[in-house]
Amino acid sequence: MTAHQATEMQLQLLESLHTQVCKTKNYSYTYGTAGFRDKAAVLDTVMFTTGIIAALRSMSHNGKAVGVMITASHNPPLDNGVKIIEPDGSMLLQSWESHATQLANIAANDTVTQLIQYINEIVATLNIDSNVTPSIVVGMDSRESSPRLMDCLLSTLSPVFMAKIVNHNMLTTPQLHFLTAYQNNHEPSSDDKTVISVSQYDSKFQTAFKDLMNLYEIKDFNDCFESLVVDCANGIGAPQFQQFVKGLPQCNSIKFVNDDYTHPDTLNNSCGADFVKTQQRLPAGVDDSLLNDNNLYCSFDGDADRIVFYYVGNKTTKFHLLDGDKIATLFAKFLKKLLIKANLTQDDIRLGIVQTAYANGSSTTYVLDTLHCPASCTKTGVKHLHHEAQTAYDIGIYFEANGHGTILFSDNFYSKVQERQTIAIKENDLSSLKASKTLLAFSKVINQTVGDAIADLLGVVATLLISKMKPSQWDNEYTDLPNLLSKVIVPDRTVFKTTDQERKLTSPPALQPKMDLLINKIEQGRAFVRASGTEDAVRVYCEGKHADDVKQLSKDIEALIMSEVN
Ligand SMILES: CC(=O)N[C@H]1[C@@H](OP(=O)(O)O)O[C@H](CO)[C@@H](O)[C@@H]1O
Ligand SMILES: [Mg+2]
Repeated sequence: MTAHQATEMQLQLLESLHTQVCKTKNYSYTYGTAGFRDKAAVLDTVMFTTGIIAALRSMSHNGKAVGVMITASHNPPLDNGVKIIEPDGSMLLQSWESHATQLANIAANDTVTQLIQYINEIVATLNIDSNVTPSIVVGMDSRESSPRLMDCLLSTLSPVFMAKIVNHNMLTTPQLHFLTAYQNNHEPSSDDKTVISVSQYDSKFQTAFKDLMNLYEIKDFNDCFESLVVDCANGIGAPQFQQFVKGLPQCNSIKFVNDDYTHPDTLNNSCGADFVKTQQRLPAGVDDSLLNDNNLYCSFDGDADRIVFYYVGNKTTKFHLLDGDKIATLFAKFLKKLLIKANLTQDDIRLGIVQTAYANGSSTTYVLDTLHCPASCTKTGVKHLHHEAQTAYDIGIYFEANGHGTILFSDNFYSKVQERQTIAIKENDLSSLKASKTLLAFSKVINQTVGDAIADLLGVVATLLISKMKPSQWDNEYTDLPNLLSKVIVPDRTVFKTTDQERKLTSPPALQPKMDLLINKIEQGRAFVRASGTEDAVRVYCEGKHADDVKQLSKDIEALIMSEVN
């Protein structure tokens, strides 16, 4: 039941809830790269309206379950945020982002009558059937503010919308994406008492990994590395992955660091994927007892939808980062080889990589010139990469350099590989048969709804073990160009506007030509500037052949920005 057909009593209810919940007033919210994100203290109002938007979105899908996750990922402990998940597990349709933003800003700045008016407008314009009962699936990360914000989010759902709610409490963002899709595909019949929980996620991915390991009779990690050390950023990924690996005998040698999610003030503090990627060094907690040239290391971010790997070479002195670009290229090389073995051509199955402008230039060159695969570049934010991977390729491998990504396999992929499998059986072509089986089994290890640290970890470990590849061999496929990513705080970041997938600035107008002069001075120079969608800052990315040039370029561009905006 929406306000459209609401009784006087329900309207009064919405009004009193609005007064009760929405303490943050005279405030402007923006839907950023990955939903709403801000200091947790000001998020009450936007949580209230996000509940309403999620209900309307579910009703517009005829009552299919829509997910809502409360998290601020890699941000500091005092931040929080919220994002909405479509019934198929993907991110909220972009046209709804503006409804979500407008409703939040009306709730923060206008009267409740205007709020109800806007809800009615959405219902009318999108032809939403008010009699549909919405279904909402919710979850949150381990931040201290999350339970309070969950209350704000849920406040209208039962009393005003009579929504069906499944509350998964604490879990990772990708687990919630998966379970939202799962719930819509497994609507239990009336006599089915199955409770949808994280155990469905666990068993699906555990089984997929075990099947793949059995196909190659792999019992442990020994062929490639000694231990896998997992840094969980002191976030929700820790308990979830610790529980998950209990079901996997191959993973006995995994060691955990930064796994104390019960102290949310330590979340992402000197650890986690974002710290390791941006600082290009080991996280806190990897002490001498864990340092070993033969180990492989990885870091999750705060909500476990990102992962980066690394290892230490040269008698533990040198840190080598294996980031999202390295993960994408590892997968591309592995899958391409399998396609060839299965007698499938690039015309049968189009395999491609999707990156953003933050991808290291060397990785793009390697994809194009060594792997001979197509590469696309999109704007920052996985929603853009996901869309391109889905529309341009049959095997769409997308990763942001920071480790957020996954692989999408099209219907054509499944039908062509099945076809090849049947032919291989008929012709008794065992090598081709095994390649087809591997392709199908591997696709099940991947979480195709969204980037997932746990599923990506399984994919990387399986790829290395099957290919008998050590971390250093993986790394040696190509060498990253020296690069620097920095932030500049400016009075108003919205004046920074870009074009060409964010690679060029159009505003402030004088900046790009001045930057080009600096970039052209250095060998293999490349740099771009854009406003962050998750932080109040402008990001500067620079790369070039020599590290010293890159440092200087970065400093010069930062100085240019400061002189331009002040
Ligand atoms: C350079 C960078 O790493 N940007 C990140 C960051 O977005 P910004 O819009 O740059 O703040 O957070 C996003 C959400 O997690 C992630 O998708 C993106 O890659
Ligand atoms: Mg995240």
